Amino acid sequence: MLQQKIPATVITGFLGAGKTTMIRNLLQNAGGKRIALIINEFGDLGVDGDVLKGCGAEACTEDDIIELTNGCICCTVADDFIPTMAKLLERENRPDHIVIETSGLALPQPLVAAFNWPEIKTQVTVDGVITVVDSAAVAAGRFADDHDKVDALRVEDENLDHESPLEELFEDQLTAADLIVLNKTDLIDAAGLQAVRAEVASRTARKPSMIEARNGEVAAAVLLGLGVGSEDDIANRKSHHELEHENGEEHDHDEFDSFVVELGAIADPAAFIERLKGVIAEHDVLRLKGFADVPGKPLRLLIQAVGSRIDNYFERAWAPGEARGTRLVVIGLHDMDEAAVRAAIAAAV
Ligand SMILES: Nc1nc2c(ncn2[C@@H]2O[C@H](COP(=O)(O)OP(=O)(O)OP(=O)(O)O)[C@@H](O)[C@H]2O)c(=O)[nH]1
Repeated sequence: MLQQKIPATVITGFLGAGKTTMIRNLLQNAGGKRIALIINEFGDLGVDGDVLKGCGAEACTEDDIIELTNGCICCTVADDFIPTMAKLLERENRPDHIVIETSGLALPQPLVAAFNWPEIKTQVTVDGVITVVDSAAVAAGRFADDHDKVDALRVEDENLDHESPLEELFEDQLTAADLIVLNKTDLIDAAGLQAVRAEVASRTARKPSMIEARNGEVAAAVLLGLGVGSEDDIANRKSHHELEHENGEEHDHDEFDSFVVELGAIADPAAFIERLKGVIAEHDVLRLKGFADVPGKPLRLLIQAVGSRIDNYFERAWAPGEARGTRLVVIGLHDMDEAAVRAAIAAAV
């Protein structure tokens, strides 16, 4: 009997746009579908996996959450993604739907193209590519106004042939989309949102549908029911990188850097977070996330910074055998001064 292809949804979008938040909401409202989740994160600290495993949704048990940690998914497609998919498809109890969260720095194009590999193509189809956009970051000019900075970088490093790494990635992720979710609409007003719509539309020649969301709240039927078969159209969604390097030069993420900071206990989290905001602004940190140990508290404090907006909440109890401590992953452009950022964060405790 011919097996029906399993639909797979690719969820992409820049660092901190709200991908994990949207998926968490999806898992809690999946309407009885069994979902397998493949997640890929930039930086050596599996925060997204922890957040998603912690949500305890029936649609997706811990077993169904697979973390790909050997680098950014677009660069490790052959070594990491294809074997993972093959294993997933060998399972007796196959999922109804596969959801893939790319890292915030991934180009979705190579990932979607991988669905044309023979061993995958016969069994799975890309239901759609969904690109999550941080509307507040767009409104603040995050993807448009760092030309000077990048030009300065280019003077130092002649290999840096890209226009602006943030801007390019933003456009490449939009160009891959079947559906664009303008998220974080709570952070801007109606006029701001109108401007964001216009800017997003101007950044891709394709015209995918756009919807608005707060905290990634979008109906599961919308997210999982696009029915596009995007792998058949991926050649029409070329990234800047593909257009510039048709000769097949390797793509990498040299424009970005990440490292993990380990600290002891944080006695006064409110003061620490206030000081972190200053560090982030001064060093232009793009994303910072992780967990803190607050003495006397049984739960870990989750810290999530996107630019200098920081959310924090007590997330889950320290697991038995888990050493209490503070671990934060820091992501920025490659000229970020790691030693200075480490020192500034340590001084903020
Ligand atoms: N105000 C506001 N905050 C949001 C919204 N959606 C997500 N956030 C917050 O934004 C931060 C980043 O959200 P994530 O869902 O982790 O973003 P992500 O795209 O998965 O991030 P990376 O995996 O690091 O690229 C978290 O602190 C979220 O709580 C929203 O609609 N409004």
